[in-house]
Amino acid sequence: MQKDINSNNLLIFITEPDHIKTILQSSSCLNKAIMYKPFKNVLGTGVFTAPASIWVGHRKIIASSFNTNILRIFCDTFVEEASILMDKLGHLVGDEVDLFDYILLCTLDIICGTSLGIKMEYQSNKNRLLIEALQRTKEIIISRIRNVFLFSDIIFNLTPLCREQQKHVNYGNSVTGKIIQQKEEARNNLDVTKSECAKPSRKVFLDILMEASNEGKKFTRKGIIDEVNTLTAAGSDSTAITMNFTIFMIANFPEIQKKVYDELLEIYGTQDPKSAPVKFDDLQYMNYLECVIKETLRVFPTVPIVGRRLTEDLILGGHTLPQGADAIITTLALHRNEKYWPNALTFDPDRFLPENMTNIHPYSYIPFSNGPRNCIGVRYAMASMKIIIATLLRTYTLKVDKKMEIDQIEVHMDIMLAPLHPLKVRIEKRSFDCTTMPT
Ligand code: HEM
Repeated sequence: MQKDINSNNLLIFITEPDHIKTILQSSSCLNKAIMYKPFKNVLGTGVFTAPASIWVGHRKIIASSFNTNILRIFCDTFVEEASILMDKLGHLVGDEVDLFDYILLCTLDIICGTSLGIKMEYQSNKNRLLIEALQRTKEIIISRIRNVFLFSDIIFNLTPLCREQQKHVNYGNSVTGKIIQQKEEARNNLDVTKSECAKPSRKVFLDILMEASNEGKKFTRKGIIDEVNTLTAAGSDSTAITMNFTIFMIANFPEIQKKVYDELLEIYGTQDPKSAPVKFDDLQYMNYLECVIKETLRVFPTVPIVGRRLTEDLILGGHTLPQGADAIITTLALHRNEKYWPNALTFDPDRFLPENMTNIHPYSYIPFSNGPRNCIGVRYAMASMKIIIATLLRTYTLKVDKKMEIDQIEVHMDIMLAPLHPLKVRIEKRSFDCTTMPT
C-alpha cells in the first residue's frame, strides 16, 4: 500500500492472480483509477475513460462493432495497409533500422480506415498536421503523468501546455466533426457516392455510432467524437508497440523466425503476399505466430499497469480495501513473476501451445486486462498484427546485429511500455528459396 504523490490517493498494489480476478470482475471496480486523469481532457467520455454509469451503455454498442463479420471486412484494410508498409520498408533493405515510426503510421492508417472509413494516407506522408497534433497530445499526457505539479488539473489548466493540448484536441475534433457532417449530409441526400461514406456492407465504427445516435441511444455529437478519438488512441500505439517488440523478438531468435516462416509456408507455399494476400480465414492457421505474439506480450506487456477505483469497500484476502482507494495491477511484474512463469526471462512461445496452457492461471496473464472492462479490441488487434507480421515475414527476413537476452532490453513505463533504446533490426528481401533462412 502507498499514497500516490500526484493525488494523495491510497494505492493498493494487487499481485496475486486470485485477487486480480476479484478486482477485475468486481462491479465495484468498474471505474478507472486516478492515474487516468490526464487522458480525460483528451478522450472525454469515450469508453476508455468514461465513468461506469456512462461506460455501461456505450460499451455495449461499441462491442457490437467488433463482431466477426465486421472484422472479416476490416481485413481488407489490414491487408491493404500492410502492403503499403512493405513497399515503404523496401527502401530500408540492408540498413539497421528502428521500424517503430513506420509501423505506427500503418496502424494509424488502419484505425482511421476502420473507425472513420477514411483513408488518411499517413504512410504516404499526408495529413502531417494531424500526426503532429496526435504526437504532441501524447507527449503532453506523458509530461503530466511524470510531473507531480502538472498532474493536478488546477495547476495544469493554468499552463501554456494546457492551452497547447486544447489546440491540438480542437483540431483533431474539428477533422472528425467534418467527417461526421459529410456522412450525415450523404445520408440525408441518399447520395453515398458523393462522400467517402461506407456502404452498409462496409460499416465502420463511426457508422455504428451514428446509427445508435439516430436511434436515440445515448450518443451526442461530442460523445461520438470522444469514442472515435478513444479508438484511435487505444488502437494505434498499442498494436504498433506490440508489433515492434514482436518483430524484434523474431529477428533476435532466428530459430523462432524459422518456425513462424515454416508455418506461413504451409499456408501459402512460396507465393508472395501480393499474389496471395492474407485472408481472414487463414488467420486460424497461424497458431505459432500467435504464440510468439502472446509470449512477446508476456515479457513486454504493452499496457504495463492497470488501475481501478473502488466504489465500495471490498474484502480481499481477509482484508477490507476501503471505498475510494485505487487498486493497481502491475502487469509487467505479474508476467515476469517466477512463481507463475518459471524461467520468466526466457523467451519461449511454446508456453502458449494449447497443451501447455492448462497450468496457466488465467489471471496471471492479462495483456488485454480481463473482466467486463477488458480490451474491447483484442480480436481486432490480434487479426491486424498477424496480418502485418505474416506479410512482413513473407516479404523480408529479419536479423539483429547483436542478439540480446530479455533482461538486456531495458524498458520504461509511460502511458505504455516503451524500449529505452530503439529496437533495431536489419531487413533483407526474402528470396523464395525456402532454404535461405537467417543464420
Ligand atoms: C496489442 C494491442 C492492444 C493491447 C495490448 C491492449 C490492451 C488493453 C488493456 C490492457 C486495456 C485495459 C486498460 C485498463 O483497464 O486500464 C485496454 C482497453 C481498451 N482497449 Fe485495448 N489493447 C490493444 C489494442 C486495442 C485495439 C486495436 C483497440 C481498438 C480498435 C483497443 C481498444 C480499447 C478500448 C476502447 C479499451 C477500453 C475498454 C473499456 O474500458 O471498456 N485496444 N486495452
